[in-house]
Amino acid sequence: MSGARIDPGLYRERDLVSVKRALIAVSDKTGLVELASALVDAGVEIVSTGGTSKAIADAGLPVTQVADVTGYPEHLDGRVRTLHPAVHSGLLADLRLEHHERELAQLAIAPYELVVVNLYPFVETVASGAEADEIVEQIDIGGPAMVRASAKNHANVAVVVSPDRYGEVVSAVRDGGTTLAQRRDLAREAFRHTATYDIAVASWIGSVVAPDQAVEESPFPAWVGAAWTKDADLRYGENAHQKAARYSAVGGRPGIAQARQLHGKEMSYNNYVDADAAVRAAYDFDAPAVAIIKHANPCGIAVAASGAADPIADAHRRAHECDPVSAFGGVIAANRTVTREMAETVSGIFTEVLVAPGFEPEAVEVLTQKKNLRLLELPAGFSPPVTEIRQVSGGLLLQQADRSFAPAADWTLAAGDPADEATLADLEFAWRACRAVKSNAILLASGGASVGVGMGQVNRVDSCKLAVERAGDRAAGSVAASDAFFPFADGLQILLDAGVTAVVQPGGSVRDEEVVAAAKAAGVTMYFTGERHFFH
Ligand SMILES: NC(=O)c1ncn([C@@H]2O[C@H](COP(=O)(O)O)[C@@H](O)[C@H]2O)c1NC=O
Repeated sequence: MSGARIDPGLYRERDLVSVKRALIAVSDKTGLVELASALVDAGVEIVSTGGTSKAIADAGLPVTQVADVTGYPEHLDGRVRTLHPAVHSGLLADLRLEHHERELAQLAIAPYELVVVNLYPFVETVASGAEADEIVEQIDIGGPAMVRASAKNHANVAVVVSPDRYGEVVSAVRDGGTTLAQRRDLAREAFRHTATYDIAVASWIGSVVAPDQAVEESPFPAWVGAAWTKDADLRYGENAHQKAARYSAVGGRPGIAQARQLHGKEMSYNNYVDADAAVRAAYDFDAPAVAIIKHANPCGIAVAASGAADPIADAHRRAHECDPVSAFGGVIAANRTVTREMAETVSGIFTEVLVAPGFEPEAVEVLTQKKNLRLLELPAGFSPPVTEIRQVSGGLLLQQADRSFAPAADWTLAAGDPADEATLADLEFAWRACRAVKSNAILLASGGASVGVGMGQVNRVDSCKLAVERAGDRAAGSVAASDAFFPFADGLQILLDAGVTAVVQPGGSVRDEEVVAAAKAAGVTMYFTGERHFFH
């Protein structure tokens, strides 16, 4: 049977609802006694569950046990307490309808005008590492049932799911009752609350208790639920005519969306996109590293030279040297605390955003003098996401983040002599750095720093030309990384002609033989990694 069809003419108008009876059942007892005391002062009768009623009674306030309303003791270890018509009919009766009023009176059930419920701490229990049976006991059943019932019946009942709203509700009760607008507002919050709660439960069941069959072959479940809450409207989106906002994933790992802004103008949509790309690039390295991003692509990326007195300042200086022209107005990410020395260099360069896990106080002092620079501090314990989500029309794509990395020891020498230690280190650096570059990516590096980057071209030849052009004189003697194989020898030839001494690439082209022959003819070392690092 679906919901009944009720003649619209039967509904009587109801705006202000004065509160005579409240049902309170809360796990989080923050502000409970103050709320109960204010309600009692306003002449409201309180009905409540075990622990909640005890807290109210302990404060010397009158309270009716829910068991006295239902005529049943709370039983099955509290699994059944409020799940009873004596409670739910009082929540669901639509008193705009005469026949509901009549039926309720016939059943001698009193209605509630206010319901205050917050749910068992399910998410917190999962996070504590508790055993499955303990977690299952924290799946609240009676609470969501009451919240949903009262939220459905917002024409008559005000439902409160957060202590943040107690003050406002108490004022309404004192002022004669809740308005329909208030009850609608509370109902919206209530349904979001139970929906978010159920997403957490469904995600846990689907990943821990009963993973989908397909999970044996795929790490991705057959159903994905997520909730996001709005943190802020942004001034505009990618362009001034597009509206935009920033959201946080409920229960998600903290990231750039939760970064604390220490200084500067409001972060824009593009600032966030670029800061995310910059952090992704810098955090791909264990060594102190800095990435400078423009339009989601690195125009400089470097690790600190070994033995550098101030490693992060050194990494920044060397990243900046890669392409100082493009670094103008860039977004910089460091994977270490920003030092005063780095701050002093950055303050001499027009920079949109500097994001880092921390800032020395002296660095903040220096950088806050730059009016237009935004300083972002990553949340404590930040680590890059392990799963990436991309919207496509009609759905989304999920993939594991590109975190795997074949070290040089696993590469195959395809041409030339084995590289010496320093060259191999540069090749490893270039190979890692090039996966921060949008495909087709060619990255030339020297001494742990990029010296020329060719990005986002629709053929590899153009990326090679761009990388060589950007590197200028520095191309000669540098090493090169290509995010995917060379389909022909033409792109590689551009690098060889520019004086590149060693190349790393996945290999696997049908014309590998031609490509290898070109490297051999130039006396250049070339390694195959066997893995590709496209980035779109
Ligand atoms: N079983 C029930 O009928 C039931 N009714 C209310 N609860 C929950 O019990 C909690 C309050 O319990 P107490 O007052 O004992 O601290 C609330 O989080 C409420 O959502 C229930 N618990 C779980 O399902």
